[in-house]
Amino acid sequence: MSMRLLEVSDVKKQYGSGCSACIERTGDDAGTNHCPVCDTVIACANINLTVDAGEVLGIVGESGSGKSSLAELIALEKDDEGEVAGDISYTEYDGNLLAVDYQTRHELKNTHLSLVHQHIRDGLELEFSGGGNVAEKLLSAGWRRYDDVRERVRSLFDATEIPVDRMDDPTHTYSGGMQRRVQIARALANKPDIIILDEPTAGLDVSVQARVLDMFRRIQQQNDVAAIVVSHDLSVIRLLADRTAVMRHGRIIESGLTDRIMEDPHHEYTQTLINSVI
Ligand SMILES: Nc1ncnc2c1ncn2[C@@H]1O[C@H](COP(=O)(O)OP(=O)(O)OP(=O)(O)O)[C@@H](O)[C@H]1O
Repeated sequence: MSMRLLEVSDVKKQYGSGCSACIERTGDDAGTNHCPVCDTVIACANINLTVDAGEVLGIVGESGSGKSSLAELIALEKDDEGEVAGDISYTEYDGNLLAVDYQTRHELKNTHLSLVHQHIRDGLELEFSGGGNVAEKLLSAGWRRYDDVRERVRSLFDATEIPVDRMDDPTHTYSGGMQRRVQIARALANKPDIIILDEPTAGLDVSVQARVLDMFRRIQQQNDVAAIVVSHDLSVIRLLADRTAVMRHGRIIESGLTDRIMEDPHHEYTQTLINSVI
């Protein structure tokens, strides 16, 4: 049996002060994530999911359905915006991830839970070299010897199929596909247990998208690293995810094995999503 890495229980994130009607007046049945009484946005609520070692969980849904808000909570990002409730337990930490202190957050993000941001500018310093962006992650985890850092960066460039001879060039001179690969190399640098990929194909040409996804799938399987892949694009989820959760108006409306969801979607919205890509 696989080892459980992460368990998200009854998690909620809202923008606004909230009122007693928020939960009832938002979600799939209500057809909105916006409370009509107090104007609060319930970005996600009643979220329950698990991730086991080595598996890939897909989170799919239209723009605004709450995917990034959920991904950021799991990746310990952006704790300063919105109000959060619920519990996220992680096998390497004794307590609720939603309540970690600054130091622990930093350590967990460096070595255990790695986010690949949707927007390249959020994840990389474009003025730094590509190698420097990856090395920075190693230095934050305590790597000190120059030769060791260079060697590790070189092997990560190799693994993510970035030309090693571009290692010292500024990242803004890289193509979009190469920048996405640098983000992935950086995310893998300290051998995390879980990588969270937020819209991995955003801003890439279709042919580049396919190559980046293939590369990620190969690396994910070789390293046996678990992943949460967030996308509005069902074909990305179909390619990468073992299990899938479908989000709408801030709620998970359907979840299960990706093959089952593709072949026998239960929720009307999931059926529409699938029909739109066939
Ligand atoms: N800082 C904020 N203040 C107020 N509302 C916000 C804020 N950030 C996000 N929201 C709202 O929360 C809801 C969920 O947003 P989120 O970005 O998580 O959705 P998403 O599914 O990831 O969409 P996208 O794919 O477009 O990023 C949306 O209604 C969004 O407008």
